Amino acid sequence: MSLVSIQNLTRVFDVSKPWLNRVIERLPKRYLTAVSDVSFDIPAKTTYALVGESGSGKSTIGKMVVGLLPPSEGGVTINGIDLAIETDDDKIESVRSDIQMIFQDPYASLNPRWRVRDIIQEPVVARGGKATGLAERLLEQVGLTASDADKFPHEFSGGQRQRICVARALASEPKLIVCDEPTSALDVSVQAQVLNLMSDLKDEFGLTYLFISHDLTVVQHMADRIGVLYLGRLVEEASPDALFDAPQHPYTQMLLEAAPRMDGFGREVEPPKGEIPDPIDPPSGCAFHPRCPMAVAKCSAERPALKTVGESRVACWVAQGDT
Ligand SMILES: Nc1ncnc2c1ncn2[C@@H]1O[C@H](COP(=O)(O)OP(=O)(O)OP(=O)(O)O)[C@@H](O)[C@H]1O
Repeated sequence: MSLVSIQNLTRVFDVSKPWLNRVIERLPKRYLTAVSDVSFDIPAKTTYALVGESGSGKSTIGKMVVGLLPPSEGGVTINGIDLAIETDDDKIESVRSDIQMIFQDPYASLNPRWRVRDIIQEPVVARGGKATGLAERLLEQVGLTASDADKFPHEFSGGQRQRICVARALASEPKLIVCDEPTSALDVSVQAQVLNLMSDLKDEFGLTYLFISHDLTVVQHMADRIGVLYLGRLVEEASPDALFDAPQHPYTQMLLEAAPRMDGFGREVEPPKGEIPDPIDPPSGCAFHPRCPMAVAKCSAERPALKTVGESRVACWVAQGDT
C-alpha cells in the first residue's frame, strides 16, 4: 500500500463577493475550481514532485494532503486513513504526527521571538514528549551547530533558516513531509545546498516527500516521479528520466523549453509563453488548447483523460494519437 493515496481530489472555492450578493439579489455565485479530479499515489520513502505554473493548484493540493483544507470531492488517505472523514481521535492524531510541512518562506515561518531550541522542540513538547537535547542533535543533522539552539531566527541567513525549518519538521519523526517551494525564496547558490540536505535526510530518516515546485529543473534530481499540473488538472505524470528525455504533453515541453537544460539547480527560469486562462471560466475541452501549438479541433471540444503513452501517463489527444 502506498503511504499517500490521492483519489479524484477536487477543491472548489466560492469566490462570490458576499457584500455584492447582499446588494444585488440573486446574483449568480462564482466558483473557482483550483484542483480537479487529481489522482496519484506516493509509495513510502519516495519523492513525488508536483510541478506547474503559479495558480495551477499545487499549494491547494499540498494543504489538502496535510489536512489544512478539506477536499470538495475525492480524498487523501495516509496509511489508509482519510483525515477528512476519520472520526477516531487517536487515529487522527497518529496521522497528524506523521505529517509535516515546510513552506517557501523561512522568514515568515519561524517565530522571531522564540529561541531556535524552542522552535525546533515545540511540536514534540506540544504533544507532551521529551525534548532534552533534541534541538541540538537535529541542528547538527541539518548542518548547523548545537550552540545555535540558543540563538534567535534573525541571527541566521535565509538558507540557515530553512535548515532550522527542516530541523523543526524532523523533530516529530514524521513519515511524510510536504515541501511547498522550500527553496524558491533562497539565493541560487544556497538552493542546491538545501536540496542536497533534504535528499540526504530522506535516505537517513526514510522520509517520503511531496515536493511542490514551479521549476522542473529543481525537482529533476530529487523526484522519483513528477506530476505536471495545468489549471488544477494533472496533464502528465512520469519518472524524471522519461519526462526530461521524452516529454509527451505540449505543456511539459513548453515548461522544459522555458528552463535551461544544464545540470544543477535554481537558475533563472523564463516563464512559459502565453497567458494562464481564468480558472473561474476555464477553456472548453483541454484547458491548455488556447496556448497549445499542436491543438486540433478535438482539443477544444473534448477533454482528454490521462492515458499511458510510452513511459508517461499523459492527457493529450495529440500525444495519444487520437485526433
Ligand atoms: N482560499 C482561496 N480562495 C479562493 N481562491 C483560491 C484560494 N486558494 C487558492 N485559490 C485559487 O486557486 C488557484 C490555485 O491556487 P494555488 O495556490 O493552489 O496554486 P499554486 O500552483 O500553488 O500557485 P503558486 O505557485 O502561485 O502558489 C488559484 O487560481 C488561486 O487564486
